[in-house]
Amino acid sequence: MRSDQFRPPIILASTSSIRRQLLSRLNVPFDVISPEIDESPFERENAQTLSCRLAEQKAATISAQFPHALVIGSDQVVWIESEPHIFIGKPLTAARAYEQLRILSGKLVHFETAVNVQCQQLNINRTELIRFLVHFRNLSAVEIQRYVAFDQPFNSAGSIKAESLGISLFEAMHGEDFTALMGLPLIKLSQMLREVGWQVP
Ligand SMILES: Nc1nc2c(ncn2[C@@H]2O[C@H](COP(=O)(O)OP(=O)(O)OP(=O)(O)O)[C@@H](O)[C@H]2O)c(=O)[nH]1
Repeated sequence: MRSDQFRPPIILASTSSIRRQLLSRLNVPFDVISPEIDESPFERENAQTLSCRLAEQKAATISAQFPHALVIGSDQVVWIESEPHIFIGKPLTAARAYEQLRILSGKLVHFETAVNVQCQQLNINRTELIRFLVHFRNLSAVEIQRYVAFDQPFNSAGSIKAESLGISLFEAMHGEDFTALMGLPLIKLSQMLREVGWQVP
């Protein structure tokens, strides 16, 4: 669609303040509406399928109410290389953040981040999955305590704020888009928005 044609209003279907901050970096106008969905995995569902399904479901929930809008949904599923069917969510408390990081210490951890863009009126529905890998250092109990107290990563899957002090917990990281690790893959999302006629930048 040419960029001078009708461009649907954008809605971010999310409760995440980080996703809102990340989308703001693309300099496009958008509203935010929280999708209330059940994020429980299906029986034997793998991380990649779960992440894509939830991203689509979040966007679809809002798109059903606003069929003319371009709705963005995203989801991140975190899992440890050696235990692919155990998903690490948001800790929500200091105690659980401490417990999560004790488990992640020394491990190879996958961050699967899916983003869905859909607009019913324009018959658009696209999902992309961006993978990111973090090798955590062997963390001492004192380091974990100091980190949790400083960053308070209670609403971050895997109990890290990679853009903040969380980076000091890493041995190495591998991925094409650091913003995917934070929860919204902006390189791919920019491309998806351009393909539906938004000028980014
Ligand atoms: N600040 C920060 N947040 C992170 C990082 N990694 C993951 N997150 C956040 O962890 C959350 C992952 O949980 P999800 O279930 O995908 O999303 P949510 O927070 O429930 O928000 P919804 O979009 O409403 O589902 C997201 O809000 C991510 O932005 C990070 O490195 N830094």
